[in-house]
Amino acid sequence: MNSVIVNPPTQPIRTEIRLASSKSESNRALIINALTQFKGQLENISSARDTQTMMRLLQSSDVVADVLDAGTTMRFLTAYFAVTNQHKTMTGTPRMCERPIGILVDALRILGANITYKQNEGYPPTELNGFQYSGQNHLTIRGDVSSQYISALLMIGPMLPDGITLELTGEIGSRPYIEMTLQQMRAFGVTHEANWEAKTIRVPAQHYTPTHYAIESDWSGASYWYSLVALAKDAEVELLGLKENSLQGDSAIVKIMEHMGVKSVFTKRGVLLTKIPAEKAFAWDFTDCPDLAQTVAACAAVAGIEVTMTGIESLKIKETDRVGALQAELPKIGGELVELEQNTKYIVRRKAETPATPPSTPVIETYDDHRMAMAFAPVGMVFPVEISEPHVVAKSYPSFWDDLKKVTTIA
Ligand SMILES: O=C(O)C1=C[C@@H](OP(=O)(O)O)[C@@H](O)[C@H](O)C1
Ligand SMILES: C=C(OP(=O)(O)O)C(=O)O
Repeated sequence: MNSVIVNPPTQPIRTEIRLASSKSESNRALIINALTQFKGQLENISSARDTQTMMRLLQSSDVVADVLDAGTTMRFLTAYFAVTNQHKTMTGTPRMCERPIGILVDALRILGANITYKQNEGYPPTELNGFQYSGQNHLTIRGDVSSQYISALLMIGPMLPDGITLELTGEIGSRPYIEMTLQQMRAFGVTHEANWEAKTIRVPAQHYTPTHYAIESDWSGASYWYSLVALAKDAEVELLGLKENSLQGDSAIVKIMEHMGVKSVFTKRGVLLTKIPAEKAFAWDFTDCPDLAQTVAACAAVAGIEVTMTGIESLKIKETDRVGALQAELPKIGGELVELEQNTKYIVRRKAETPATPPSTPVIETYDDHRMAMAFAPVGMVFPVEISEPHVVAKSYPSFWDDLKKVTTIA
């Protein structure tokens, strides 16, 4: 199907949703478990394409490892294959080959990896040609481009003869993802010392202990249901499998949505979302939770809430340039994303004198980005919205449309 139309519900929404499990937690658990010689037991592994790709590539003896569009799979496997001395060509979609990897490759080279670029310096595809430990394990690495490089290095750290010490420079983006990595490593028996003031993390040489590890549901996927409850006239949704004390930084959606009209009550099974009055304006720093920015932007544009957004610098190097994509698509639903300070501060709002409902059904382009599709789908709670290339959701939340069909009609 080339597009779907999400229509406003004709009845109050009362439902429970068993969310997909977290691809971020799954992909870490898979790498760590591989480093136990696959001796642990992983429960609730994600059906997300990014995770299925990781599983397939960990089991494959092919020389070419094609990660498709999965950032974590590319970054984590590059480090894993490098230190386990596997000769591989790492490649992905054309967009993946535009997403930088030089910071990670430079770090792995210092450790002793022989890596070459097959096309453009600093970008996939790369060729991994073996590993000979250099004796150098103290690395200085930028923290303000992608936390995935840091997570990738931390996970392989205990396998190195002297462990690893990372000194991070610049503002640390997506820090909860680094902490998620460290916590999952700890669940597999590996200790670390992190000093966040000094921005250093040390992982001594040690062995992972095979473990039974259960993966939580996906808070990034939960965010679309928050937006849906915020925008629907009458809705109560229980999201199953989420925990109040999550490893996932995207659980920040609980606090964000308190401003946007959704109350969260944690239950034994997950979290129950109900409607509360929304605020007119608020500000949020997305440095810790960049994947929530699109959800909030689309919701705010329709709800008429002004959100001042900072910390969205990294959006430009994700599945698409997400800032550009939002600026192109929000006007179709009556919103706008305006840059207030170059690349650092934006405001998302409803455009002045915009009718509540557009004259015809807006068609939202998704730019091969699952989050563009899922962030704009809840707009259908207010007026019909057409989402192009709906299959993009498979990257992180393959059952998204089936779940949405439980609350409204999708044509
Ligand atoms: O480590 C992870 O699982 C992720 C880290 C974040 O990327 P950056 O660190 O590049 O911001 C996030 O956007 C991505 O969806 C998943
Ligand atoms: C940015 C994302 O993923 P990745 O970087 O792993 O491709 C995402 O899922 O929004």
